[in-house]
Amino acid sequence: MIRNVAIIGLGLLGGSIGLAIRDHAPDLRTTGFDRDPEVREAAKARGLVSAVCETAEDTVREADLVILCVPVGAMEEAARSFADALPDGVIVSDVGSSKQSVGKALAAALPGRTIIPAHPVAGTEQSGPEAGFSSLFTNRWCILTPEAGTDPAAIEAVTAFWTTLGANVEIMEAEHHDLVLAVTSHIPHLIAFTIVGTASDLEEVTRSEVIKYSAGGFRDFTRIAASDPVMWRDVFLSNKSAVLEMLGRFSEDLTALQRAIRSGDGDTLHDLFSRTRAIRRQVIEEGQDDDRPDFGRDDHG
Ligand SMILES: NC(=O)c1ccc[n+]([C@@H]2O[C@H](COP(=O)([O-])OP(=O)(O)OC[C@H]3O[C@@H](n4cnc5c(N)ncnc54)[C@H](O)[C@@H]3O)[C@@H](O)[C@H]2O)c1
Ligand SMILES: O=C(O)C(=O)C[C@]1(C(=O)O)C=C[C@@H](O)C=C1
Repeated sequence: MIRNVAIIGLGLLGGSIGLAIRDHAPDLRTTGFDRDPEVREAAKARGLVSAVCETAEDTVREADLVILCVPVGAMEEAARSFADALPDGVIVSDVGSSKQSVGKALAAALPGRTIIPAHPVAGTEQSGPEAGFSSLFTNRWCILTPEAGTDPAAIEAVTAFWTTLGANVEIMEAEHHDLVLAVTSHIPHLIAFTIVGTASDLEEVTRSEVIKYSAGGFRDFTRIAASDPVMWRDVFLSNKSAVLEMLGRFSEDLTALQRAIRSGDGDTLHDLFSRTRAIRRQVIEEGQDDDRPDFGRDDHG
């Protein structure tokens, strides 16, 4: 059913989709567009798609599936840029990290079109057309959040597409997605941005020892904190209510730990650390950890 895939935005996600199609579904034809001419040149040089187009409209004219791979704050404008050139029967999807706001933006820009919002829960701290790689989605979740009443055949086609690229597909409501991802992805990033920022602000006090001795835990935080500023600004602005709700709960837990430390309550600390250690083991056993040999090291990509 899907023969031509149009990719709008040729950075980490768009490029990885193009490369994954080349590896896993070579019969599919891919067209791609990025509003940045330098990105279009790099995409051509790396062969991220079969054809890099000069306009968004030319990119989508023959597509069966259009995938928006731009920051969530740019989704609506990007969708409007090709709306008039969409062929009949096309499915429009995206890869945005928050789903309620993107679903609304796409519905507003493309009335009457079949829209299947999606979020491959796979990425790195890198961005841009040089960052993509074809195995990014292998054994990772891709969450679809179609509105009730969406054509089941279209949902099936998008499910089959992501399965072909190696992902495991789950369908859920956009609101639920945004709450879950606030806890598992958005707040962890916020914590990393905060701790690295705070440590940097304290550099006067620590006399640059922050950087010098950052071989352990802090180094892991700096990888996450190196993530793309535009992407993450847009994630927090678009998933505001879920992030604020979950942050409230997180702050309460942090305050409880603060109290335990102040009062010398070692049992509370030990109980929590035992529970979290068990969760880490479970994550690894269930294969949710990255098994790519170079993943998570700061010299990859
Ligand atoms: N990076 C991750 O780990 C990750 C993982 C899953 C999902 N996502 C989501 O994927 C999307 C893309 O993220 P990325 O990491 O690939 O970012 P990226 O910065 O690597 O690529 C985004 C590209 O979109 C282009 N662009 C911006 N506005 C455009 C427009 N109006 N028309 C055409 N091109 C436009 C930019 O020039 C850029 O090249 C975001 O919505 C992000 O939330 C990211
Ligand atoms: O591993 C990383 O570097 C990521 O940040 C990937 C990650 C995540 O939080 O898991 C980040 C944002 C996405 O929307 C999906 C995946």
